[in-house]
Amino acid sequence: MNQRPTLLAPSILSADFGALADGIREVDQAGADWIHVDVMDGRFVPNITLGPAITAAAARATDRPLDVHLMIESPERYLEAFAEAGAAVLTVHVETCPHLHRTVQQIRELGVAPGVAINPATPVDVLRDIAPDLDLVLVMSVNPGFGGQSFIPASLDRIRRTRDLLTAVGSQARLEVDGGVTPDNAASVVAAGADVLVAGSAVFRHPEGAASGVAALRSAAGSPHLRSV
Ligand SMILES: O=C(CO)[C@H](O)[C@H](O)COP(=O)(O)O
Ligand SMILES: [Fe+2]
Repeated sequence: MNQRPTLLAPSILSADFGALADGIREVDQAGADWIHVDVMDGRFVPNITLGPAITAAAARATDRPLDVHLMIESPERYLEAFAEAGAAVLTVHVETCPHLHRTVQQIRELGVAPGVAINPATPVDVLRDIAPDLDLVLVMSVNPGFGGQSFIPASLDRIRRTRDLLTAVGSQARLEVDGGVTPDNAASVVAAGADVLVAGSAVFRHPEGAASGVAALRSAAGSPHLRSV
């Protein structure tokens, strides 16, 4: 069982890009632990979002760690640019990396924490040999590409099996869950073994504002406001 405090990482994918710095400052002040930055290329996923320049702008708005989720083909071409932009965590998808070990090493050599993400249909066991080299594994609980999708129920079992795998190989990597996380399912996601929750629409589309979204998730996840990293 995971004993670490659960971190909350609001995804700016659902923020108002016209007032991005304000949105980031709001969730920062509300107690967000990390800021999750979704990078999409229109190839690996159907949507196109943002690149290093907007990531650097996000970094100027907060001193919270930037958790950069690369949903792009050939991510090794852009690691340096995102490291320079201020990424604290760089997560690549296993489905985009034929030379995953090399890519993870490149991230580490840039002084950034490496993460690896898996899509909902990718077998959890693909993480087994790389997990000891990682600071983060990301289990997608929707098919990547868009915010506002519904949590895929089978993800809970995948989170449990990923937690078991991390324990079995002695990895200290955090287990992040991304996609459709809401106050209704946050406690189950944490109970299954997650220790980082990403949430876009549940935070930035909360009817009473993003700060209320952070508070609702924090309360549902059973994690008091702890600035633990
Ligand atoms: O990586 C992502 C989508 O590919 C996003 O981080 C994720 O979807 C967050 O948005 P929401 O909480 O609205 O599902
Ligand atoms: Fe994401």
